[in-house]
Amino acid sequence: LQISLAEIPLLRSRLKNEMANLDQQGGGSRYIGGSGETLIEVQQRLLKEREMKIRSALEKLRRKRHLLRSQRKHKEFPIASVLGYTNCGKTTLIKALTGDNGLQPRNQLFATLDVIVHAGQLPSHMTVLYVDTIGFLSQLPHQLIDSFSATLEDIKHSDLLVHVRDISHPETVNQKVNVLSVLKNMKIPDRLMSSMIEVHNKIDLIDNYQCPEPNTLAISALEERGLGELRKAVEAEIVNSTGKHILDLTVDLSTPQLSWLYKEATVQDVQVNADEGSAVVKVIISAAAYGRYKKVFTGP
Ligand SMILES: Nc1nc2c(ncn2[C@@H]2O[C@H](COP(=O)(O)OP(=O)(O)OP(=O)(O)O)[C@@H](O)[C@H]2O)c(=O)[nH]1
Ligand SMILES: [Mg+2]
Repeated sequence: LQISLAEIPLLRSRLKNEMANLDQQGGGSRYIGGSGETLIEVQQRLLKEREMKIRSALEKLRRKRHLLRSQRKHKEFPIASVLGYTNCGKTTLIKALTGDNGLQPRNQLFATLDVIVHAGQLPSHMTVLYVDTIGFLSQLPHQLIDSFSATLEDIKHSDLLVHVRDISHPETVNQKVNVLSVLKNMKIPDRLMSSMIEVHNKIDLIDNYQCPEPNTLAISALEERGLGELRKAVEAEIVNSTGKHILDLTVDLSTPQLSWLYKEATVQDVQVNADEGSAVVKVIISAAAYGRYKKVFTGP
């Protein structure tokens, strides 16, 4: 499938060339065998069959993503979807952020055509799930654009979008425009569009790269440069979008406060002060849970 997707634009241009050739020959024996189909008709039929195959693969992918969404409901992990053009470095970046060696970045079109989810740690030890997505492609046949968008549908359910750009690519500016226009057509919720993190990848290929745009991060996924800053930015946006807070709470160890926090929030760190019988607890807690905590333990 990977090959066939990448092949389509190629086949198209080949088809065009052959049509031009045939025209030059000026008619004549254009019919093949007894089928009554011209060469071009045969080729167009083959192309169509190929597109059908890709379409069904995209559909399968879409169903899988659906499954992923329903499975996730049971878990509390925030999701960051990583998107961008094919070959821009999405898989490499996720691999670098999560230390997952099972991921295979490849220098070819559509290296990633499956749902891939990997867990990564943020600076405060919060866990985030990075979702790898199918790469954008400029010459995607018109008929496939909808199916392509459909496989991306699920990014609407993430907590954060990370847009990766290959800034060493000659078409990088057009690519960004295309990505934004596809997202716009998909009616991605405003909160996701405005919190989207734009990452300029492959800065190792450019001498002294300076981000020309504000609110963007320059990184090299390959050389693992700029990842600390990126993790911080991801955490800040996730905390923002999920309505969770990272707090240092002082608890009295003679009360059930600490066990309450273990149950209702995510305890990151506990510093016990034995002399005072207290502890400072770093927690990630939703606004609602913190409200309950205050109600239960700090009285009226
Ligand atoms: N020089 C350089 N190359 C990179 C960097 N990041 C990724 N690459 C290379 O770019 C190629 C594509 O990387 P992938 O991570 O597979 O790209 P992708 O965005 O996942 O591509 P698709 O899965 O096809 O959508 C690989 O050869 C990577 O090694 C980088 O920061 N610098
Ligand atoms: Mg990939």
